[in-house]
Amino acid sequence: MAIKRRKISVIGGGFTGATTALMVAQKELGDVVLVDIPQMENPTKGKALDMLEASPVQGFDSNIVGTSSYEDTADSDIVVITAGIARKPGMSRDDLVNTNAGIMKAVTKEIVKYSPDCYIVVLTNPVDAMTYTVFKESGFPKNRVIGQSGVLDTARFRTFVAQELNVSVEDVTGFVLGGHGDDMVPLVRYSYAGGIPLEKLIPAERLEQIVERTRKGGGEIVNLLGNGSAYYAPAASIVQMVEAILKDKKRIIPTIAYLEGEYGYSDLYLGVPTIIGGDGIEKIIELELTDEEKAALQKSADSVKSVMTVLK
Ligand SMILES: NC(=O)C1=CN([C@@H]2O[C@H](COP(=O)(O)OP(=O)(O)OC[C@H]3O[C@@H](n4cnc5c(N)ncnc54)[C@H](O)[C@@H]3O)[C@@H](O)[C@H]2O)C=CC1
Ligand SMILES: O=C([O-])CC(=O)C(=O)O
Repeated sequence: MAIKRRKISVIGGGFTGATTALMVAQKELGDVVLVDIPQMENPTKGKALDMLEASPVQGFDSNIVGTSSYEDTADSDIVVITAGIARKPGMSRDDLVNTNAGIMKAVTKEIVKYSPDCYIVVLTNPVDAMTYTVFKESGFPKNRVIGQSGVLDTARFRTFVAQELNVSVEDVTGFVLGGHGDDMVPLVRYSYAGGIPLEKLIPAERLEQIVERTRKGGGEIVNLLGNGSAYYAPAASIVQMVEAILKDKKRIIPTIAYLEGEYGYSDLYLGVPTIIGGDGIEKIIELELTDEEKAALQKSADSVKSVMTVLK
């Protein structure tokens, strides 16, 4: 039997969606379908065609189409949701909850109808609550509905640490627990540069400043852009998750996962370290936390829960 190319659909053809589509195609992870609302059909087709015309120059053979019809997404292996509104300066991610929850429900119905076996990766904010909404609406098992925040938050932390030490970003590891908000919990104790604990390389006070900048990393970009939020690093983060699933890489990355008792929480989507492979979230890794870390995680989980009460 002939081997078929993978199919990745990206719902929402705005800044994050279009950038994700291009990066997925550039890595030849599969063919890409970029979907937006009917009023945006022509611009979406235009973006897709423009990307496709970059393929001979860059030498990638992924097809990219723009559409407003979900029929074109049929039998996708992975569907990425970026549809919805983004925040502007002065807003919090939680201000987006009502509008974006409605959009999540509508797009999830269509995704499930045409790709009942797909894996869904959610980006739309407030992403912990939106991932929960998609999970409930889809009826999919928990391993097939995954939210993105930890790859991005960790990437920001790694960027700032690499700048501070003037070393390669590749040598800096870290990870961030909790919800994708200003209460997220960058775990300094589990972060390293070249295998050396960061606490041995950077004074505690300076590390705390880096943690604080990481927590507010999304807002820093929102304030600089003036009319929208980050999209290059968010798209790169989504692509890492898509690649981990399609190549069954079994990467240990922080993702937003459905908790059933892990870390003491239940019926909640929250950022935790996970193993991501060919079956989506294959495992949640539970770590021992100090009392201080537990309290920080509790604060972050409480913020996510308070957004969820609006939905319930
Ligand atoms: N989880 C994370 O780490 C991050 C989350 N985000 C979130 O991702 C979302 C998208 O951000 P951007 O791409 O910058 O926004 P954008 O405004 O550039 O694009 C959103 C697109 O969604 C489309 N859309 C709206 N309703 C739709 C529907 N029912 N079906 C299909 N498409 C629909 C819009 O027409 C628009 O083209 C926002 O909610 C933003 O806050 C952004 C960056 C990081
Ligand atoms: O800040 C925002 O609204 C977008 C986002 O989630 C991020 O860049 O971390």
